[in-house]
Amino acid sequence: MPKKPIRTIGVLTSGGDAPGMNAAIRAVVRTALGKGLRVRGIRRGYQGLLDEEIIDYSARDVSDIVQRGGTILQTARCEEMRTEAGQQKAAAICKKYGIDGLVVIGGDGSFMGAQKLSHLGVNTVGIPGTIDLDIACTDYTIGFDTAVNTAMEAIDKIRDTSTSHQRCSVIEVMGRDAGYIALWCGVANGAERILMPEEKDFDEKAIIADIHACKERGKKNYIIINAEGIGDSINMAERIEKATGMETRATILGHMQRGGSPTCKDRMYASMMGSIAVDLLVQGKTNRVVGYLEGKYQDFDIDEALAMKKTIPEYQYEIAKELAL
Ligand SMILES: Nc1ncnc2c1ncn2[C@@H]1O[C@H](COP(=O)(O)OP(=O)(O)OP(=O)(O)O)[C@@H](O)[C@H]1O
Ligand SMILES: O=P(O)(O)OC[C@H]1O[C@](O)(CO)[C@@H](O)[C@@H]1O
Ligand SMILES: [Mg+2]
Repeated sequence: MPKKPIRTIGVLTSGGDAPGMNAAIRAVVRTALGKGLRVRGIRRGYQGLLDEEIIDYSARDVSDIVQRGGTILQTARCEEMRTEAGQQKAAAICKKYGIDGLVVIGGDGSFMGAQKLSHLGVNTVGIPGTIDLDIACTDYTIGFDTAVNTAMEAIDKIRDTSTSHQRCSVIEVMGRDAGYIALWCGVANGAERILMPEEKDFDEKAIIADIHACKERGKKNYIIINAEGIGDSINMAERIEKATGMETRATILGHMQRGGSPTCKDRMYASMMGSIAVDLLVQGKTNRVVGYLEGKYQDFDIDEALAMKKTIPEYQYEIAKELAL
């Protein structure tokens, strides 16, 4: 039997918010309306879906948002959605509201929810929206560019005062499971050391020895970019100060990295991905993720996308170390 054409598209944002999510929402809404479809915005991710916080969207409802950080739909982490009962309830609510195509903007966790809904008969397409860049089927995730620029600018400022005082600075950036923000800032800010969750067994004694050596070579400061997944920055700073005699301060950049007006790159990619997601649904596709890989936009089966493994490019890490000499 031929598939029924899509008539109503739902859109939600889920997991940690990311700058550029609004640009993606706007693209979904306007592309769908342009194709004569109805659009329903779902507030607060899967939690809002389960609580039936569902609103109709017109083109004007997404005016003046492309430049704004956060997500106008708001977001949530929803435990109930991880359960089979929650997933069945969510699928039933989609059917109740006539949502036959759903765009999920979020990270890997959010895609697992989308995968479950797809298996329960709701056509779903995921868009990678996470500052963590930790989705294997894409070289780009919405929010990473803004987040890494925000962190870079903050670290430049810390570096100024660190140099003036000839201090060591331990600067903690986001990334519980992924070190991309740490790696990019490490290179862009000229850090002496980058600590990433992918390299859990780093050697603190070697860092301390390196600080001694750097002091002898006349270096005026020592910057350590430490990913949240390693954490413990305040204690680490105390240990380093004690062992090296170099005054050491810790700064945890925290959630400032998730906010702010998206960069041009984030707005552009989010707009493209939002529009492509609607096209895929209209073509009758489901259980897909939009990605940007090898220089072009592509879509992947969610099951395959989730099975793909993303690793920190070794050459990037090696170059980062070389440049820190
Ligand atoms: N295995 C799963 N099955 C169904 N739903 C899931 C599953 N894992 C996660 N989810 C849903 O997706 C939500 C978001 O997931 P998660 O907290 O991992 O964030 P994310 O989408 O990976 O984004 P980020 O890591 O950038 O914050 C969860 O709160 C939950 O509602
Ligand atoms: O504080 P929250 O919102 O629970 O989430 C923090 C996590 O979310 C992320 O910022 C990704 O959105 C991770 O880097 C971080 O570990
Ligand atoms: Mg995630």
